[in-house]
Amino acid sequence: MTTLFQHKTKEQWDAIIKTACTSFVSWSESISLVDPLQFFYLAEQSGFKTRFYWSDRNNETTYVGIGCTYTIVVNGNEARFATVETEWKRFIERTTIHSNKTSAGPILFGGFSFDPLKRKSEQWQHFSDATFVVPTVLLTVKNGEATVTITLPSQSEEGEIVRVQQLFTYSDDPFFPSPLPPLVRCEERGKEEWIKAVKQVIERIRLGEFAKVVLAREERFAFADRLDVVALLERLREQQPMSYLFAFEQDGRCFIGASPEQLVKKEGTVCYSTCLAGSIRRGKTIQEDEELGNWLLQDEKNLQEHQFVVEMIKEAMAEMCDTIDISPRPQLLKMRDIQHLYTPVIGESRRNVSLVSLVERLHPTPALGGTPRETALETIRALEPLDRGWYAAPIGWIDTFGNGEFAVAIRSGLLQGNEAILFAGCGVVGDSDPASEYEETKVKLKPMLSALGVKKR
Ligand SMILES: C=C(O[C@@H]1C=C(C(=O)O)C=C[C@H]1O)C(=O)O
Repeated sequence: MTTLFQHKTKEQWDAIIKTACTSFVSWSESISLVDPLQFFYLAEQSGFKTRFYWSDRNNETTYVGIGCTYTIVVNGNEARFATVETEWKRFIERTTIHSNKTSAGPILFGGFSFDPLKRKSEQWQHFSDATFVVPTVLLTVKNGEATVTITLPSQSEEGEIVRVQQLFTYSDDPFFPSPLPPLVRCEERGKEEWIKAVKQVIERIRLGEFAKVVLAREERFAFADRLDVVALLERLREQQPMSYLFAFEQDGRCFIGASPEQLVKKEGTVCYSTCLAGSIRRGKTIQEDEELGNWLLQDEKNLQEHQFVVEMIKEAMAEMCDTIDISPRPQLLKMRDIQHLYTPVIGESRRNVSLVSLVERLHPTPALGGTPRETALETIRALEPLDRGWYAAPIGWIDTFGNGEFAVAIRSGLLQGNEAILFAGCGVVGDSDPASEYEETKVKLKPMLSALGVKKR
C-alpha cells in the first residue's frame, strides 16, 4: 500500500510510459482508502478541466475520474451506441494495461442525450449525443478498497505527468467545499404551456393514438455565487444514499443528479434492469406513508403506467437473454422524497450481447419515453417545451471486460456558474389529471432542490 503514488519519481513514471509499444499505457495500484469526494475536489485544485463522479445505489462501487486521456464524441442519431462500443474496443487494443487485480483497470465513463433528433438548445451545446471519456486518473473504491488507475498516451507531454504528480501532492490537504450560495431567483418556466401539452396528450391517448407519453419540464434557479459541485455532491450523498450519484463536468459545466433508476447492469453474463414508474410522495407520518404506499400499489392508473414499462423491458430482455426472472407484481421503492412502483428484472444474457447493445435496446423505456416508443418520441419532440439534453438518458460506465452499469439520469440538473437548470417529468396516461401530474413533477424536483438548499418556493 502506498499513499497516493507519492513514492513514484519522475524517472519511474517515464520508464513505465516509454516502455509501452502501444499508443496508451494504463497502470493500477492499491492505495489507502481516501474519500472519493476529496479526490474529486483535488481535480479542481490541480487544474484539470474534466472530472466525473459515480457511485451506485448500493454504494458498492464509486468512481472518480480526473482529466481525459481519450474521448469519444458522437453527434447525431446514426450508430451512436455502436460507435461508442467500437471506439472503446479500439482503445483497449491500443493500450498496455498493467493491473494486478482483474477488477481494476481503466473504465470508459459517459452519457448519451435523450433524443438526438431533438434540436439542441443553447444550454446543451456542450453535451454531445454521446460523450465518453477514459480519465487520466481514476479512483476506484470497491467494497472498501481503493485503487488508482493512471492512463496516459505513450507519447505523453512532460506537463501532463507533472500535473498528475501534482494531484497527488495535494492529496493530504483537507477539503473544504464552499458553502452553497443563497438563491436569488427562480423561474418556473412555461407552467401553462406544459399543462396544455399534458391535456393534449390525454386527449390523444383517449382517441387511441398512443398509450403513454412522458412529459418533462425544467425550472431555472439563479444563486448569489458559483455553485460548488463538491458541496452539492456531498449533500446528495448524505441525503440520497440509495441513489446513483453522478456528475460529469467539462470546462465548468456539470450535469449532476441522484437517480433511483437503474437502466441496466452487466456482470459477466448476468444482466439486471429495473422497471420504475408510478409515483406518490412520502407521508409525513409512518401511518400516512404506509397509506400512500398501499394506495399506490392498488391504483389502476399508476399500475397501468408501470405495466407498460414492465412489458417493454421484459420483451427487450427476452430478446437479449436466454432466461429472465421478473416478479409478477410491483413492490414499493421508497426514496427520501418520493415512493415508486418497482419491479426488478434479472436475466442471463445470450452470447455476444454487450452492455452497450442492452443500453441501446432499452433506451428509452416507457418510464421516460412512452408506448409505443416511436410515436411517444415524436410527440415529446413536438409538444415538450424544452430540450432534455442528457436528462432521462443513460449515464454510466464500462470496463475492459465489458462489464458495467448505466443509470437513467433523472432527478438531475445542469449547473453553469451561478445557475442550475433542473428537470422532472411524469408518465401521462388516459386517466391522468394535469394538475396532479404537475404536482408530481414538483416532488421529483425535490432531491436536487434540497441538495441545493432551496426549501419553499
Ligand atoms: C420522469 C421521471 O421519473 C420517471 C417517471 C416516473 C413516473 O411517471 O411515475 C417514475 C420514475 C421515473 O421512471 C423524473 O423523475 O423526472
